Amino acid sequence: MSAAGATSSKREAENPLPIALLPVCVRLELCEHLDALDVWKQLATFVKLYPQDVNYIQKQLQRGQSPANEFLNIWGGQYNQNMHSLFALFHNNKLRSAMLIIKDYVDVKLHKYIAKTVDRVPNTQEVPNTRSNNNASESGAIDAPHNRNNNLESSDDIRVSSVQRAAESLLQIDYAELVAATDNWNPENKLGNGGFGEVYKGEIMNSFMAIKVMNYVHKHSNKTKVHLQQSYNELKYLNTLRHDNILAIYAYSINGEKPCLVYELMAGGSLDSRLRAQHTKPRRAPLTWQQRLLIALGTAKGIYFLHKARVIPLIHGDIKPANILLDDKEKPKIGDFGLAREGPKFINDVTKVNKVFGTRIYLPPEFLSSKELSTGVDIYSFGVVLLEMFTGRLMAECTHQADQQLLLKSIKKTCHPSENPTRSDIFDKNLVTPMGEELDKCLCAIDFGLKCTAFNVQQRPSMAEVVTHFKAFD
Ligand SMILES: Nc1ncnc2c1ncn2[C@@H]1O[C@H](COP(=O)(O)OP(=O)(O)OP(=O)(O)O)[C@@H](O)[C@H]1O
Repeated sequence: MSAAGATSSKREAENPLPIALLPVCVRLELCEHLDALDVWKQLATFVKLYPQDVNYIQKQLQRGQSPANEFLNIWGGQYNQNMHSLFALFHNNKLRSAMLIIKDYVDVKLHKYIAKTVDRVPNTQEVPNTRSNNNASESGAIDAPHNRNNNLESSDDIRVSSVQRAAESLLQIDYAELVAATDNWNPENKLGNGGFGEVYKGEIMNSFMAIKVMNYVHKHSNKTKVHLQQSYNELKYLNTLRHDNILAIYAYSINGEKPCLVYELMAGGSLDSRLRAQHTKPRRAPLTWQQRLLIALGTAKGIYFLHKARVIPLIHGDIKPANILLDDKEKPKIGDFGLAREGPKFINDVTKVNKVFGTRIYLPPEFLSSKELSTGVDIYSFGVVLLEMFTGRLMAECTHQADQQLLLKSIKKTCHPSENPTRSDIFDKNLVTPMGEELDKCLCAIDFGLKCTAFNVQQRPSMAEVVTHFKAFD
């Protein structure tokens, strides 16, 4: 605890601090965190705010204000609550990170409750180990990170039972039901092909869902172990992470010919396919600037959630347009947690891994050359996605790694205001150049694309900073 915190805690023992006196910088950090988790309604319900107060917060939210800040104004104002009651509220709602943010402003005697609080998102101890090269991508294999906090399960150890354990709280579906749901895997219901199998659309219990069928090769083959490791990761993380911008997993099936995972259906397809809509059949209208701005905001919120919702930041490790799926209203959700892993204990720390993993063009220099893993990896990947989304110049359209590197270099050069002061020619040519307020927002997205892809990890913004700036896109 800081010296300032120690003094204030002593004072607060007898006389808790009113919420309104929380220092502005701490309040900002707290609101950013609560807004990214989108928990204001849950808190308002828990403390039984009057409906007119809830409506007021809702209206302020629609005007672009922070709902968490409005909640603190009301609960700390009309309802006369103090920092101790706020701390207790976070404890009751399992908001451990929020408790940590305000811990210096409550009595030290209350700190023991932080240790007793189970995170809203369970903080699992095991960390996935590896995803070997698959036939489809440039993804490299990884070994265990040198991180003593991580209890690793190597790919040799991974068993069907581990996958089953991770799936315990998920609905188990009969394979026959999936066969019926997809009209016996009718090709017309096929949504796409991945490195490990096909994805089909199917109707289960009156709702359309996406069903991933895993192609088992041989029981003891390396490929099968990689499949299992991937499924284990998907189940372990997607099953425990609940956020508007994270793909939901609903069920699994292991009693049939092939193991299957059932996800929410993302009718808009992958961002990758939507950015290439002009070249695919049937041709689709390109995503508008406003849609791209909202996709940038939603994706940023999802990554922020991964970095901040758990005590140990979770690093996705493979942020790219193919892993950002869009629903029927183009809301983005991050999927494919096959490479996700817990990072260093603290958000700004670094841990070393034995081997590089992920898709090379989306990976930052310190990870590629020194194998330094941090949240900066996802931030860099997100920066590349931003540059692709707004310039329309796509990495997936280059077949060779060297060409991709040249393309990224050229995009960064043409987008940099010092190289190209007018920047009028940088935007995706498939759309009319943005104008007025929209132009400012698109330039802001491009500027963050440049900042996030800074060579030096220290110079990249945090996802909290990105989300704060991108809120204006809504
Ligand atoms: N939940 C979903 N809803 C709708 N379509 C989906 C869904 N999940 C996947 N798809 C479609 O299926 C395709 C294959 O997805 P999958 O996750 O298996 O592979 P991938 O991420 O493209 O490849 P890899 O697994 O090798 O990284 C995607 O490109 C997408 O078009």
